[in-house]
Amino acid sequence: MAGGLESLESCLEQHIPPEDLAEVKRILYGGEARKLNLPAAALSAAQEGDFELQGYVFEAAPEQLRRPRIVRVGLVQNKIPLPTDTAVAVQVAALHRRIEEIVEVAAICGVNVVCFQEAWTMPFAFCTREKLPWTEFAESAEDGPTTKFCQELAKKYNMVVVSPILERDEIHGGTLWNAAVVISNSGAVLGKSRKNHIPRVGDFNESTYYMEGNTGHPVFQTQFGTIAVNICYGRHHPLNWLMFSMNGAEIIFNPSATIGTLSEALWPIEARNAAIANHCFTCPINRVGTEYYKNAFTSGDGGKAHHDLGHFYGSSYVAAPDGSRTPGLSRTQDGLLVVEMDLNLCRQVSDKWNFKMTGRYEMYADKLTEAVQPYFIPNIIKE
Ligand SMILES: NC(=O)NCCC(=O)O
Repeated sequence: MAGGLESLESCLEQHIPPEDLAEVKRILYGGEARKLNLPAAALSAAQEGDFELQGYVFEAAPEQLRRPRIVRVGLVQNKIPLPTDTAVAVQVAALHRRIEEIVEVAAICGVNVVCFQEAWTMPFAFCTREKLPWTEFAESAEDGPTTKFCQELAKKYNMVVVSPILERDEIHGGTLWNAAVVISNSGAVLGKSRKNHIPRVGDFNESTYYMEGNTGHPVFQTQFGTIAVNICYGRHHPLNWLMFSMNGAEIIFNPSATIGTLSEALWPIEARNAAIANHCFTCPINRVGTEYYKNAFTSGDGGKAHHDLGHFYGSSYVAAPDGSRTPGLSRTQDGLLVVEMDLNLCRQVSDKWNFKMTGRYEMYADKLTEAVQPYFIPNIIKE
């Protein structure tokens, strides 16, 4: 399925009567997101570079004892620039160039923390179940070429860089992981967060390639706030979001690769719900476009062999703890979403709704410990 609709928001803008639009947005999005004034140089560079650039602001109420804690995040969604059968090193280099171009614009927009899409240095080839050449895209999280490239960007632009890659862990027998490397604005590698939940749905055959992550729910203290990375399919697991939040994450990125026929109806709900439930900001990012593979593959469902996984629908957005959200980026184009947020909003919403305070976590911890035992007896009351 091709991209079709440019974005849900552009469709609403076009078809909802102007007198109803503000109320529709209030109900659907928690209000009209305030637009961020972006520098003219950034807007023209984005146009020249053929990617969408949007900016929004989330404000918090002024407080007496705390100063505003303003941070700007950048979410990048992009197509693969070259065909999937181009030489591995050439594909990686082209992706580096594309991201460099977009990050340069993010820097002009004053972005403090940038995050790229899941496995951004490669096509999302796990649908094929072929090992070569796809495993050749894997790199060391600590000192692989992509991490070195991101370290240069981080230092040059004083920006924290979240770089989700296919990781090869040489210390543990060359094991592959789906990991996000977090690079401080100083250029130092702060650490990595590995994908906890691996999909076994449709053509997302990722368990053929790498294991369930073993890094838990790390939160990274950066100069701009505490951040965490919940990689793609972890989006469907409320406890995964919860644990990042338990460890103190104020912003949780969700770099993803997902397609319209499978998940597009879930996309606007899950990360937004996580922002509400955990009193934090969430930033889901999806890749965009359709990626074609020379060798056809089947889905194991009796259907015909095919050459693509489906259309990655982009639509990256940011959700705030008060339940409001930005419009999504395009469903069909590369894009950079710049969002300014006051992190004081997290505690302000927590004090208002008290989900953390009323969470009764000790009750659930006890009951979940019972429920995962092999001989657990469910509490069903019968006549
Ligand atoms: N990359 C990935 O985990 N995709 C699975 C599909 C989804 O979570 O929507």
